[in-house]
Amino acid sequence: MSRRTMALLSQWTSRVFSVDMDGETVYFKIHDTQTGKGGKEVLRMFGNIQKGASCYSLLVSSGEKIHSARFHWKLKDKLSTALPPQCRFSPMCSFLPGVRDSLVHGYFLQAPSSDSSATTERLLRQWLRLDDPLLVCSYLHEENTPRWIQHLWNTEQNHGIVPSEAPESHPATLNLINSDVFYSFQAARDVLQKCADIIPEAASVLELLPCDGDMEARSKPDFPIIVLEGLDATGKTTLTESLRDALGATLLRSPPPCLSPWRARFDQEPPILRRAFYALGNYITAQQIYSQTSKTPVIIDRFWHSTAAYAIATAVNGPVCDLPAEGSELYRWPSDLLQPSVVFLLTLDPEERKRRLKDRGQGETKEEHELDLNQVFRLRVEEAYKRISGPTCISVDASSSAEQVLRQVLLLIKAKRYL
Ligand SMILES: Nc1nc2c(ncn2[C@@H]2O[C@H](COP(=O)(O)OP(=O)(O)OP(=O)(O)O)[C@@H](O)[C@H]2O)c(=O)[nH]1
Ligand SMILES: Nc1ncnc2c1ncn2[C@@H]1O[C@H](COP(=O)(O)OP(=O)(O)O)[C@@H](O)[C@H]1O
Repeated sequence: MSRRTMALLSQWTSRVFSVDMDGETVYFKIHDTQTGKGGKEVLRMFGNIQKGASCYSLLVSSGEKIHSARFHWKLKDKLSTALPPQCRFSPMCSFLPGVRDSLVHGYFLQAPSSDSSATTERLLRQWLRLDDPLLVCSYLHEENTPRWIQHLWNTEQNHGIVPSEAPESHPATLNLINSDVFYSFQAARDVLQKCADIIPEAASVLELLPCDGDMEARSKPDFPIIVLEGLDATGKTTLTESLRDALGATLLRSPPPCLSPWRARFDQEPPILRRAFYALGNYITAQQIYSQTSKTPVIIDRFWHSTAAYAIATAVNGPVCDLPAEGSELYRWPSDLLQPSVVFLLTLDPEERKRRLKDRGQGETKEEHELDLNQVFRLRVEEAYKRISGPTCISVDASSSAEQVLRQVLLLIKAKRYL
């Protein structure tokens, strides 16, 4: 048994568990076996479960962050292929309220029949024997009582479970720092250095990174640095190109073209690797900005706002109110990342945005597809954009014609004397 597993087991009775059940998150915790009462909340959670179904939970207990993230990332496919087709599984996690980096991820399984339950149990016992970094539990309902018992297979212990109130902040915020959002060049680079042996493309990306010394803050730029942000198809590419022409500016984008060969590869990886990749893209772009800003104004298509907003809005998978509160340190700008003169956030009515996306005819990223399917995710991204602290961020209604939007932004640039 790994040290990490032992550490998790030693905290077991203090942990809170959350299950995303049919779009709703239900929280429960361990209660003294003697007096633990199921309570209506737990019954409601388990009550949503088909009568007679057997329930199990899997939590990934690997200690090393990248290994744990990749194991959990692949576990979803393993469950999809190995479980009997009648079985359902949903995201689950466990955490110690208020304790940073205490979050572990997993899945909550439901086997509707005795056959599928027997198959599921065989599979889980096999995985435990393989010494996979897993904590496995089954859930038993004591007949004619509101009591549910959690049986922890790793130690053969039983615990009563009771409802738990939702934590003050979404559990994902406990592990965001330098796992989903990277607040320094070194933190992001460390992740790619650690995975270079398992992902060869990481070595190619590392070769393109600026040296440490180059990350030092530079003198005030001679020309304005203007970032365009916004969801896909809000008109960033169109506007950045017309701004470049109107201002005789240099146009850059993040991630920079030099990372294009490896982008799709990192988009397939779990958040810790993907977000580190995008964060490093911003630092490479920052170097390019420094080299240009003594010659011309610089326009950038996406920068830190996109990186942080998509990372936070993905990790915190509840309604917008679950996002970290405005002013949270989680929205801070990395102290070693160049700050632009101004950020323009293009906003657009969802229907108009969809129309433009269709007209453009380009494929959309998986994340953009998610944005369309999942309005709540889109609203989280849009709100996270606005909460990012650091440079001045001005929302611009991008619904008028391309020419009118250009005129509006040029007036704003001149009015703020960025030129
Ligand atoms: N550029 C960028 N994109 C990110 C980042 N994090 C996630 N993404 C995803 O990548 C998509 C943007 O892809 P890009 O190629 O930069 O932009 P695009 O496809 O040209 O779309 P637009 O820039 O909106 O025209 C976003 O819509 C997100 O789904 C990030 O840090 N930077
Ligand atoms: N202000 C605008 N009004 C109408 N259509 C626009 C406007 N800006 C861009 N478009 C069109 O909408 C689509 C998406 O624009 P694009 O610049 O690629 O957005 P983004 O870079 O934000 O994804 C393109 O077909 C573009 O021609």
